[in-house]
Amino acid sequence: MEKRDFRIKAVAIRKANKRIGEKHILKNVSFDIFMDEILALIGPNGAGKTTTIRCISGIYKIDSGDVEKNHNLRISVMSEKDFLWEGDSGYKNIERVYRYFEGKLSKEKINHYSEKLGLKEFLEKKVHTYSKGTKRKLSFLLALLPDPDLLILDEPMSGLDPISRINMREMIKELKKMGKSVLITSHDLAEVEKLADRFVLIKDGKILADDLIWDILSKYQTLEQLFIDMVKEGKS
Ligand SMILES: Nc1ncnc2c1ncn2[C@@H]1O[C@H](COP(=O)(O)OP(=O)(O)OP(=O)(O)O)[C@@H](O)[C@H]1O
Repeated sequence: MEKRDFRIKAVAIRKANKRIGEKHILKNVSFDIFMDEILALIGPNGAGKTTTIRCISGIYKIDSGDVEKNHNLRISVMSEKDFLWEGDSGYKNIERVYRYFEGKLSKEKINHYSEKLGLKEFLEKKVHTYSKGTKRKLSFLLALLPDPDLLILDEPMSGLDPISRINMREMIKELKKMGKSVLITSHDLAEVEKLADRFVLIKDGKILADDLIWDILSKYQTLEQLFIDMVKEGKS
């Protein structure tokens, strides 16, 4: 008998194809993102992770296939590059985002998140004076503030020191407990093991694996080992 899955889907991607110019980047990509899960999208450089994210968030239109989103799903994206108003303070950046989403400025929420991220002391300062890691923290905060149902994080921890990573990891896990979905890309597979429930492995625009982390760790010693086997050796 066919096994039925009763989890609620935030997004269902079916046979998605995306070309940019002559290049066929995504090739029949299919996977689901469920509600209240942390899903890691992993793969080598140039595999198609950012392109997939752009197709889900609506920045790119797919050429064929389907990207079906749960009704009224609110998505926030933290890009792999920081798109910040460099000449403004952190607070001013926050104000701009709130205005854009027509949200109410909740000082409590800003204080809570910025304290957890170790960002509070920087918020009065101009963004161009921030370090790389501090800019990542502000980008993360800006993605959180609109209170999305699905938070997409493209390499959120690049440039973060170990303590900041732990803090961000805890915050992401908290979001899951609140019923949010998180899609994260990362090249740090040890971090993915600690954070994610499931992973999808993409190479050359094709999905090679879609599994629960604990399931894979009962077969492979580490996610890195699976990655090497599947990506380098081309096993499946
Ligand atoms: N605007 C574009 N024009 C042409 N090719 C592009 C464009 N954007 C992406 N590509 C190509 O599409 C492929 C997938 O790129 P993408 O950025 O999605 O990979 P990625 O998995 O996110 O890589 P990384 O881990 O290095 O960030 C790459 O070969 C890239 O060169």
